Amino acid sequence: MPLDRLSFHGLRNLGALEMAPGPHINLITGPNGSGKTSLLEGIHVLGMARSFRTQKLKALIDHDADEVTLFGRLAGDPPLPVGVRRRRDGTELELRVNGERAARITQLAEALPLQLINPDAFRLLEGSPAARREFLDWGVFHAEREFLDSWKRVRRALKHRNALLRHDRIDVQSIHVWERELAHWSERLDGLRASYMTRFLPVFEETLAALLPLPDLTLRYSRGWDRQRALLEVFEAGRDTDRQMGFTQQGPQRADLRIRVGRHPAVEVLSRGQQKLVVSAMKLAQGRLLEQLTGGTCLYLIDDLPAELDGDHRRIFCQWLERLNCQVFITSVDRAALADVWQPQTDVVASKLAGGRLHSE
Ligand SMILES: Nc1ncnc2c1ncn2[C@@H]1O[C@H](COP(=O)(O)OP(=O)(O)OP(=O)(O)O)[C@@H](O)[C@H]1O
Repeated sequence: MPLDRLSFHGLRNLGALEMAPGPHINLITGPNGSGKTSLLEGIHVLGMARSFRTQKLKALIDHDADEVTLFGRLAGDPPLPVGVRRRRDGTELELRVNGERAARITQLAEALPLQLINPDAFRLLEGSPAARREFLDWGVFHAEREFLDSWKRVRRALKHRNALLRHDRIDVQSIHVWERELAHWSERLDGLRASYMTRFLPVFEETLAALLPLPDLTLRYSRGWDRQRALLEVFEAGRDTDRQMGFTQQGPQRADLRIRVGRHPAVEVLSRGQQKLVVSAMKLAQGRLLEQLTGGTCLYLIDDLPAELDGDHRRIFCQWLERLNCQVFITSVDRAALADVWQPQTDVVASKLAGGRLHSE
């Protein structure tokens, strides 16, 4: 469901911002520092309860305000309101879904699945496996009802095993109990991830071929432990070395996506622009798959679309965004950077940010 209303108060330099976004492409332009990224950041917080550029939500609060309140309404019958509030003097984040206090961030995520593509997108290839696991788990979370429970059980069992490893003497009976629990739920989690990847790969390959043909690029799921062995055996055999390290070295907490061009890691051979297109293809493929599997749609936040892309790739990328049945927020300093290469076939709601206010264009 698209957002049909946004109301932000106390968000960085945006003051009081009201917006009635269109259901499809929303283009926001404005000079440097006008607040374009802040606007996307506000939407991101509504769906994920966290920013994409800072760990501390306090940094989002306007220096002259005591709190930031973000409100969005998802169109539907009935519409679904979602909200987030962070006070300067409080530590607790207040989340609201459908008028009620929400206890879990996943309630927001379920209501508002979103993907971000920004100039830092290449970090998905370059950064730590944690970023790629998060990417993978986003897809599995939205596709498989069972995912969240399995994931929480893995986290809990892992925490207990790691705590026992740090004792002076290993309590063999207790650690065995947690290893069995951990092995059971890890195999479940791995099964869900692997089956998601089987469905994801063809959609990704098709999307990538349209954005940037790279026939030698391969994307492979790595589960996080030696495939030849049952995980319980891996834990039992690895107790001594895990103890020396102080944590469990193998398991689904080490899963990764291996992205290569021929025999080389993609990040070592692709240009920044090519990396951005590969990551975009991954994120667009996840949105397309979400729609195929659940009928739901994903909202896209595209910050500084022209950055790193030449004219042809800007056009192809925009045409793909247009073809998706999704709500998209695109920011760009300059409208000409897109207008020169892309003549939209659908309605685009264009707004300009100036002096902390949005004006229709
Ligand atoms: N907590 C805050 N309170 C008030 N203003 C802030 C706060 N944090 C940042 N700012 C200001 O808000 C602006 C944030 O701009 P933002 O990054 O959203 O702009 P942008 O339009 O995306 O810029 P660019 O085109 O350069 O990426 C900056 O001018 C910054 O000085």
